[in-house]
Amino acid sequence: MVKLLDGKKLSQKMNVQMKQDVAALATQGIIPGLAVILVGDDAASHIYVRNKKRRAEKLGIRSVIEELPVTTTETELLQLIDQYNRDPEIDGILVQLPLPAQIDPWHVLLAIDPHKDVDGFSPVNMGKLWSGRPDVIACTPLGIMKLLAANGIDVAGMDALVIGRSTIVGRPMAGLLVNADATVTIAHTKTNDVKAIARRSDLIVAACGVAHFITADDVKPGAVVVDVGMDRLPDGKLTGDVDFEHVKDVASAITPVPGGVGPMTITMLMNQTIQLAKGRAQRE
Ligand SMILES: NC(=O)C1=CN([C@@H]2O[C@H](COP(=O)(O)OP(=O)(O)OC[C@H]3O[C@@H](n4cnc5c(N)ncnc54)[C@H](OP(=O)(O)O)[C@@H]3O)[C@@H](O)[C@H]2O)C=CC1
Ligand SMILES: Nc1nc(=O)c2c([nH]1)NC[C@@H]1CN(c3ccc(C(=O)N[C@@H](CCC(=O)O)C(=O)O)cc3)C=[N+]21
Repeated sequence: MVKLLDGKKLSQKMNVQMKQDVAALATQGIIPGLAVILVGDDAASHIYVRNKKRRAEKLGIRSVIEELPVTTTETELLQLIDQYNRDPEIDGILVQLPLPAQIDPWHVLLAIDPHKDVDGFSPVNMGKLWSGRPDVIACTPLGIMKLLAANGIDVAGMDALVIGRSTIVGRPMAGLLVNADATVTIAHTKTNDVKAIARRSDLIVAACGVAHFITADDVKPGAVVVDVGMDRLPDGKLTGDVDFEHVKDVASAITPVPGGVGPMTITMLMNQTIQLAKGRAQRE
């Protein structure tokens, strides 16, 4: 029987501790503050913003959401980041990726104060991760590691395939897996035969943004399959990078979409905002 890696359930469990942490901070007069900046109209980003807002409200985290037009200039965005860098009531800053073409994401990542980089994307935090000394870690890969651990899956010694090399998912995912003693392959659009690599992998993390890219034929019996994709089918339904209905009969464990990686991403974001607020409490 395949094991369902239920991110919604684990998130609900982790909410209990997070609520206690927020209550403890409140006694010190501190409300965790998160600034979210969304430029343009990326579909996955909009789902994320909506769910984040809901979750922050439930937990008592103050979230400020800036939705900027697709025409926003890089200078305007950098000014806004600077404003939040200096705002003492904001603990975490998250700029949604991807950004419109006129904005260089590298300039944005360099601008965010590493101490407020709740996504762990800034070069300092990414460098710490790849140095084996992680600090703030990208929420999606971190959520995946928690989900695996909570289900008794140890990746040490596994042959792991990460499909995708983005700043948000692929690269930090690979770093975390290496740190946890997996043997990692990172695939991308120039990879020769990603399906052949998939067939010999013990763990597949699919983060390429192609609906149902991984089918049952691509999966070794008993492999663990993690689906990061937030894709749309022609009928508009939300689905992932994995053909769940067929892959579930081959894999030993699998994440559903929705209800798998997505809720865990948000949980990690909330938790890291709380941790950054605890740092503020200690400094005050
Ligand atoms: N559930 C969650 O919490 C989250 C979900 N997402 C979703 O995950 C997916 C990936 O997101 P993100 O990393 O931001 O996406 P990007 O578009 O930034 O990156 C996609 C990566 O996949 C690679 N890729 C694309 N097509 C193929 C292919 N056919 N074979 C091999 N590699 C391929 C690309 O290669 P190359 O570099 O060569 O272009 C690229 O590295 C999206 O569906 C997104 O919506 C994202 C973040 C969080
Ligand atoms: N700087 C930055 N950091 C990110 O982490 C980031 C980003 N930019 N840009 C966009 C992507 C996308 N992303 C999602 C997270 C959760 C859900 C989520 O809540 N998913 C629910 C969907 C349920 C529903 O339909 O509402 C689920 O999978 O169950 C979706 C998408 C984070 N991203």
